[in-house]
Amino acid sequence: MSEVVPAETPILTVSRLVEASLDQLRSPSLTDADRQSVIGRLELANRLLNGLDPYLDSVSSGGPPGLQPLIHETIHHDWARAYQEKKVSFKVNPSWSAGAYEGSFVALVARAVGAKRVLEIGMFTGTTTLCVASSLPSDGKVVCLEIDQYFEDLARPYFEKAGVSSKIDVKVGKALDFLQSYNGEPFDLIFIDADKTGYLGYFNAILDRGLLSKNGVLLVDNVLYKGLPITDGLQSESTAERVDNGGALKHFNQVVRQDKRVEVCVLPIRDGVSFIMHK
Ligand SMILES: C[S@@+](CC[C@H](N)C(=O)[O-])C[C@H]1O[C@@H](n2cnc3c(N)ncnc32)[C@H](O)[C@@H]1O
Repeated sequence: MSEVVPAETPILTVSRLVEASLDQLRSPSLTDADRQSVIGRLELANRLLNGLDPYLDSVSSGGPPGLQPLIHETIHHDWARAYQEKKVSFKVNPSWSAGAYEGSFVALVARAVGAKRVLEIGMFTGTTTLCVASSLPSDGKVVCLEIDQYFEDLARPYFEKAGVSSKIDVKVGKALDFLQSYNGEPFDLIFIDADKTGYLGYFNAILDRGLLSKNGVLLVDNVLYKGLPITDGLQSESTAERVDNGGALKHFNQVVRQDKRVEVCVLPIRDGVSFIMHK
């Protein structure tokens, strides 16, 4: 059993505030003053939790020019209509977009490893695609796998306006079909961010078929799936689909941790990002 160095983090601060509040609430002789102190602690905990992501956004670079109009489109697009007209396979939620913060993180990793060939599994409106393409050299390429043509039609004009369209190649179809039949050069960076129950199949296809270059990085999004892998599916507002996805991610994380071919570090970036390399 390996030892863990205790860390002082914002989440631990929240945890202490909540624990102290629970202790007070459990006391059989709760006074008005205790109640006020519980409220004060929980308000502070809430402020920390609600403030964390906006603070991270405010002190991070925020993405290339051309990204904000695409984010605006992603938020305000009439997704209900696209689904009604059967142009997209799933009920879309704008929160699917990894956004400027995480997109910029993926783009920085691309720069750090000197990536020329990047694969994104699950493109959606292409906000991460645009960030990554902007960070690549002129002969770089992002190949995006996306099940619905609709998203490329929507994103392409934004890629054009941002001057990165020629670096983006969208392959429409099931991601696993592409991964199982691709015979080209391996990728320097791969970002898995599609259907959560498909992750293990993508991971195995990538490693079994040598799709990640020797010093390449594999990033996997949503590995902390709304906290469900940590709480074992216990959450007051979870739908059956969410519980399935949480279970799939919990299993995925365990399999990757035990896979002798790779080294992994799970980062608490937004909904959790695994950073994986060959051993
Ligand atoms: C979370 S979104 C991707 C977000 C995007 N990577 C970003 O950073 O903004 C997941 C996308 O995967 C696509 N998708 C789901 N299942 C798929 C499959 N089997 N093959 C290819 N794409 C799929 C969905 O249509 C959706 O657009």
